[in-house]
Amino acid sequence: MVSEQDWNTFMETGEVSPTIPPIVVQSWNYCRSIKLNPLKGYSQEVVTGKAFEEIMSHNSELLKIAIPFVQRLFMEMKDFKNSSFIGVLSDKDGYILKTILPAHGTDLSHSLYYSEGLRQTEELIGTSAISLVQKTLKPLQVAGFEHYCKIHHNTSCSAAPIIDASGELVGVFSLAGPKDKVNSHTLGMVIATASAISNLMKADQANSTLSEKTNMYMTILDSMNDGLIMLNAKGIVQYINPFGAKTLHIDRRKAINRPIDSLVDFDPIIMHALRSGVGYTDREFFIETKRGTLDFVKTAIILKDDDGMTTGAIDIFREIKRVKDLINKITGATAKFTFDDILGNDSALLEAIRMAKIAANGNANVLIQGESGTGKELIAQSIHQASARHDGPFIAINCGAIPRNLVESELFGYEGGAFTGAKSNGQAGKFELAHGGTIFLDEIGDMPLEIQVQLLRVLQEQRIMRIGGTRYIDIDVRVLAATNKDLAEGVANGNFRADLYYRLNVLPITLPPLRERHSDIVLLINMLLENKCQRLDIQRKHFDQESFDIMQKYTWPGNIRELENVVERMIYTCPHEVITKDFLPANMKKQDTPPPSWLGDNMTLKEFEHRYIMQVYEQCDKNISQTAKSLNIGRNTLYSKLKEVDENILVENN
Ligand SMILES: Nc1ncnc2c1ncn2[C@@H]1O[C@H](COP(=O)(O)OP(=O)(O)OP(=O)(O)O)[C@@H](O)[C@H]1O
Repeated sequence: MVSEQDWNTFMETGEVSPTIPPIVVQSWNYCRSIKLNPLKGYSQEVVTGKAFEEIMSHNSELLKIAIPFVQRLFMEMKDFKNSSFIGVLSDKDGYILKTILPAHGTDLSHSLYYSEGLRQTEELIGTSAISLVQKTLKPLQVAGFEHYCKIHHNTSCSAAPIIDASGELVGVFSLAGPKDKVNSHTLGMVIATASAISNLMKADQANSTLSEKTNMYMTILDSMNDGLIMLNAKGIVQYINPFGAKTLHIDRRKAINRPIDSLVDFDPIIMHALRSGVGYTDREFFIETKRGTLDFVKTAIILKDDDGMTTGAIDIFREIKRVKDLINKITGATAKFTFDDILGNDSALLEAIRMAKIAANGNANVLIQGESGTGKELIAQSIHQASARHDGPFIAINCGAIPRNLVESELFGYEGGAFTGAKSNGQAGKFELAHGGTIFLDEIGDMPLEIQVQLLRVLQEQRIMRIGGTRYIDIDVRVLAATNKDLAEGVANGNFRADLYYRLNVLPITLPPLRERHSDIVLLINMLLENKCQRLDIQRKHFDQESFDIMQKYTWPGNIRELENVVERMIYTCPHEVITKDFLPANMKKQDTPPPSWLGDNMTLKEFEHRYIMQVYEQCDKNISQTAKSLNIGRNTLYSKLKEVDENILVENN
């Protein structure tokens, strides 16, 4: 116990008796070092009005938990009910937030020293239980003359820190009373109370973190575009998200706590997974219901406890239509060209466009014929875009480019494990993916005969069965076919089925080759130059007249695709604004070489040979070795051939 004498000696001389606890000595020395007046009063440190309201609101969490707890303590515990102690709750900065008086009140003059709004720190009021707890974060008691300021010499105070979930000091709880009433039991009560408040705060913080997280997860689940149901081990619905409820026509509010099989009019597949304890991922299911067939891609997650016992299941399902739309979106199964993209004024082309526009207005099958690169796919895309199906997918498939043994599965799909190499989940075919839209069967002439039979059946019945499947899938698909072969000839020699040919050839469209569209060549070249230079953001280039002439005379076996390539290549390879014939591909220039003047209509082969040999002989300056080399014949052969032309020729030369 520190005596008045101890205090006086320290204040006068700075000396301390060995009986004074070290923490008190440390604090006194500090107060002395900052020149704190031990005789000072209080009034100037009290915060009131708005400033105090702000402090209170900063500490609302602490107050919400601590006040009811401390009040109950004072009401229910005999020791406090009838004591002359007051409870003091202060924040981490030492501001007294709340004082709680015993039921019968107290005449303690010291209650003034614990007024709400007063700040207790070592710098302001010297050594005290509250100020030392702030500093040490440890529970402690300061009694009578241990206080640095005289004003506290009649009081004793026990205080303990209130710590939050992150280990930070949030406040101090203390009991203050007359100095002669102090005992270790009081400190024990204070420690127990502060630690109970700390625990409540931690639990409250954990709860609010948990409920924040739960809210976040619920918002995610509620806003998902996939159906999701959570079941307990007995198949009772614990949660169903709005999308799932809508898809299955379930009233979401009434679904909770009811068995899933009482909510739907079909045998819920998830129950099989729940019973077997085995889940699956992205498996396709066709579920027969009273409202029709539901096509789903489903995932089942089985929930298990630490002992491996099934505790529930999560059922996630997505309509196959959405999956297919997504596939089409990602793989770019959409048409981008329209009739506006088709360039040319050639009468045969305009007739083809006229027929295509008629086709776009109906739903009939169309056969588009034309050489490679004449724009068959361009026409097909334009028909789709101008048709009522333009919002649906446009799926193009090149029948000639798929290995023979895969054509069927590509077109019609397969069920899981239907053949070696098949994926275990099965796969939808192009016809299914094209549902609601258009399928473009390019190179139809290359389709194997056995698949032609199946295609004919699909066209007639508008439904498909996957390889290895047992059920028909209705499809609403418009077929546009194209070929660069003469299909009628294919029918005649047995390579193409006549019945399929007539089914497809309801509306025939024939595209003219570019070599027959002389007037369009210049127009196309100019348009392509314009577009490509613009796209590359370079200065517009031009062909000179000579190269134009060569291009117009060229036969364009690759049609417009070849023309596009040539123009693009010229733009890249010719550094000048005007593109001359030097930059044209060699094969085009060769074709441009004029026929020799000596070439006559009724020439015999012998005459042609003589003329040709003479031409090369002249070009090689009558040099025998060079001429023989150019003609790729031996010197002797050349001699005899030249002699045939003129007996004296060599004499003349030698
Ligand atoms: N009339 C046209 N106007 C503008 N561009 C065209 C025209 N016709 C074809 N094209 C272009 O030529 C290229 C080849 O066209 P497309 O692929 O439609 O030909 P295709 O006849 O289907 O060829 P293939 O038989 O080899 O598949 C494409 O880039 C296309 O945009």
